[in-house]
Amino acid sequence: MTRSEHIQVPAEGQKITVNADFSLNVPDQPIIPFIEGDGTGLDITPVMIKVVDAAVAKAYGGQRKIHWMEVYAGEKSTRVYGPDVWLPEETLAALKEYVVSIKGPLTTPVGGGIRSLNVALRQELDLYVCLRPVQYFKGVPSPVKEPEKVNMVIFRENSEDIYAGIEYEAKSDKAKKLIKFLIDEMGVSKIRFPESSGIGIKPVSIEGTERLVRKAIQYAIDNDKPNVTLVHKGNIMKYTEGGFRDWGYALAQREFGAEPIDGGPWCKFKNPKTGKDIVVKDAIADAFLQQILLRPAEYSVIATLNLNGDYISDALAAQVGGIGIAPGANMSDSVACFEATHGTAPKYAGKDYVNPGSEILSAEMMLRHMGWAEAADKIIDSMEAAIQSKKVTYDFARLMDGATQVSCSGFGQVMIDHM
Ligand SMILES: NC(=O)C1=CN([C@@H]2O[C@H](COP(=O)(O)OP(=O)(O)OC[C@H]3O[C@@H](n4cnc5c(N)ncnc54)[C@H](OP(=O)(O)O)[C@@H]3O)[C@@H](O)[C@H]2O)C=CC1
Ligand SMILES: O=C(O)CCC(=O)C(=O)O
Ligand SMILES: [Mg+2]
Repeated sequence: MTRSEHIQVPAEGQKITVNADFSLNVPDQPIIPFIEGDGTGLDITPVMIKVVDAAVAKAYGGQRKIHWMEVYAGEKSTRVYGPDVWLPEETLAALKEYVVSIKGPLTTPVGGGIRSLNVALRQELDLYVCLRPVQYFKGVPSPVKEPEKVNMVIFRENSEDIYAGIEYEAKSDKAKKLIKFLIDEMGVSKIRFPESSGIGIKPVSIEGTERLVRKAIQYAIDNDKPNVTLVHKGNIMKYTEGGFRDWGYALAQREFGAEPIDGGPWCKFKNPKTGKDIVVKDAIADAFLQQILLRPAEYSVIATLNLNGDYISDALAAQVGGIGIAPGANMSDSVACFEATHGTAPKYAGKDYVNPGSEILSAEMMLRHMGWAEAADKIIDSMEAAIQSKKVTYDFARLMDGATQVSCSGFGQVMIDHM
């Protein structure tokens, strides 16, 4: 980095770089930026780093090593940079320049206050895919009878929808102006209480939909998945969520050669790598939420809009034992920032209590993305072994017979002991 105000660039280590075809050049000693996160970020991030360092050391015997570089966002940023600096420019610049990074959760107040820093970061870096795999680990207590049938990968559109933040407070001048425009100029007559409505706008584009659905279908091809489901509420929101569905199907036909099944709209094509059928189908979001409980085995790759993806992520995570082990990644074609599905769980902050599993598994995704599969495998194997040993954090312990409850850092140590 050319200049930095508060970021200490490690004395050793090199940057990961990106080739023209978006493949990565990963040095043996990469510098990886991390954001500690608010709330329980304080607890889980140091544990994640310790577990990852142990996995890398075990896998490569000192030949490879990550040099961690702390960058700031959220409450810690306001302490380091000043009271109003929540997401410093140099943090965004570092996440872009160093290509691969990981972050803890960041708090967003409900109602007033700052807008989401998580969303801002995704939008600023155009990390348009939110990738959240949901799979079952043997031995994890689950509220459903057959959690092993859940094996889905969510592709959540991460750059538009109501997360664009175009909304105006009830009775503000801007809300009044927009509502007046809608009534006077657009012939809108169905705003039930125009004098006291807050109002929001939901942009959903062809480009935004296509780039997300393209990634989801390509993932199904590369990972030998049987189907891709477009999840939407297009019966009600015809030109946004309905558009998402129609543009998704059109892309599957135009770019992947999918042919309609029985006159459509479902369609299918042969996976060019395996010769097997990949079915592209759709589901309306409310029905989908009951289908994933009742018939989870029928769904593998999910492509959906931003808000639906947010809801679906937590709901599916619960089916395999909760958001204590729900990892994720925010990705553009070149830059990736990994993060857990859960938030800052403020009531547990600083208590060394919560499950660090989601952030550790996010790091596992990061290692695999870097091509460090041996270290990633060590994390999966030791996570499985730790769960089998029944030495687990409170979230699993409260549902598991014969479990020994351990702390957040204690669980990290159990994983390391099993490497
Ligand atoms: N990407 C991000 O940075 C995200 C940030 N947020 C933000 O986080 C803040 C808090 O949000 P909230 O709605 O409470 O959601 P959280 O995900 O923070 O917490 C909800 C519940 O999930 C469980 N949980 C969360 N983290 C863990 C963990 N590591 N291990 C085990 N269980 C866990 C706890 O359940 P129990 O009570 O049963 O123990 C917790 O009470 C908000 O400001 C929100 O905007 C939210 C989501 C993502
Ligand atoms: O930005 C936030 O505070 C919440 C984000 C969120 O819930 C998510 O990305 O899953
Ligand atoms: Mg969420």
